[in-house]
Amino acid sequence: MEPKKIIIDTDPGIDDAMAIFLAFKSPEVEVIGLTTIYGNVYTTLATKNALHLLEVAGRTDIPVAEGSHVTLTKATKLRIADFVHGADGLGNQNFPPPKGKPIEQSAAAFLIEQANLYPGKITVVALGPLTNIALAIQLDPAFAKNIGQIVLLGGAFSVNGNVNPATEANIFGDPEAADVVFISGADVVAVGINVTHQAIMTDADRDKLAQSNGKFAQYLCQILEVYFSYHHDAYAMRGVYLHDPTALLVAINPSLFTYTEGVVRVQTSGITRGLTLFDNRQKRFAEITEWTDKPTVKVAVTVDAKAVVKLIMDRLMDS
Ligand SMILES: O=c1[nH]cnc2c1ncn2[C@@H]1O[C@H](CO)[C@@H](O)[C@H]1O
Repeated sequence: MEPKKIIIDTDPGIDDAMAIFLAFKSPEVEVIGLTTIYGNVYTTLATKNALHLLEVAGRTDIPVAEGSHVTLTKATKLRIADFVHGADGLGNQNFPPPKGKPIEQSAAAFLIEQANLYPGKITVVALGPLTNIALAIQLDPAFAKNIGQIVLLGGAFSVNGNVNPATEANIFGDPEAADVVFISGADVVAVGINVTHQAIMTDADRDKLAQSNGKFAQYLCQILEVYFSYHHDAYAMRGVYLHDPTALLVAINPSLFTYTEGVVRVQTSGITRGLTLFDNRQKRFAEITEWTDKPTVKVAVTVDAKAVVKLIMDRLMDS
């Protein structure tokens, strides 16, 4: 079978690095581009880190298109999670700057171009706030139809968030953009932290990575310390959540998860700004609601966490 063409929209990010490397070790997918976004770092640094990771992987053939520096509503005050990933986004390792440059096209323009080139064939794996995807949807009315699938890491479905009890970091980064994506009519699969919090790399797993000769495993062990110490402080756990690589696995092997389908809206104001609210359709509401007649999306519900962690580990060690 032909590998599935994917574009990874990313804010690298330690778990983004894991996801990007995992993609390179996965014959099921072919990475045709990276697009960058703010989130774990500002967009400029996300672009540098994306180029750096491609150089580490020896995949400088893959184009990087820089994404938006502001939210969909043009807000410039962004929430950057440098306390999770280090000031450089990659565990404070002071890597030399990359030699490569991003392409001229913006992320949104690149997404639109590729979706038009291969209608119905491309999967976007969105690992940060959804600004670039929402821009593509707004700039090209055919994008939602032309893009094959959007697998997004975002939301906290029926559980607390990780920014505050209401909201998960990627949705909080640009709630207006997230709402645009959820009701765009595209084939969307949302993977929230209700699922990714089950996929944990333990201290023992990290030791295994360190002992393997895998190139990616070795690189990741260099950058993982900051991510582990953040989880230790914030969650009192000896391990880290494998958010981004787990979401990527939805594109690689969807049968490791189960899904439900319904309308998701995003709260854009008040103390619950960024909340993702799924209508489980158990009630026929008497009134028309903000969910009525909106397109549905798929939301991941359960995960074979053991298989997910094993697949991520195996592929990263075999590199
Ligand atoms: O405050 C935070 N707590 C936990 N994860 C965070 C936080 N901020 C950003 N991320 C990042 O957002 C995605 C999952 O929500 C992950 O990529 C994680 O690394």
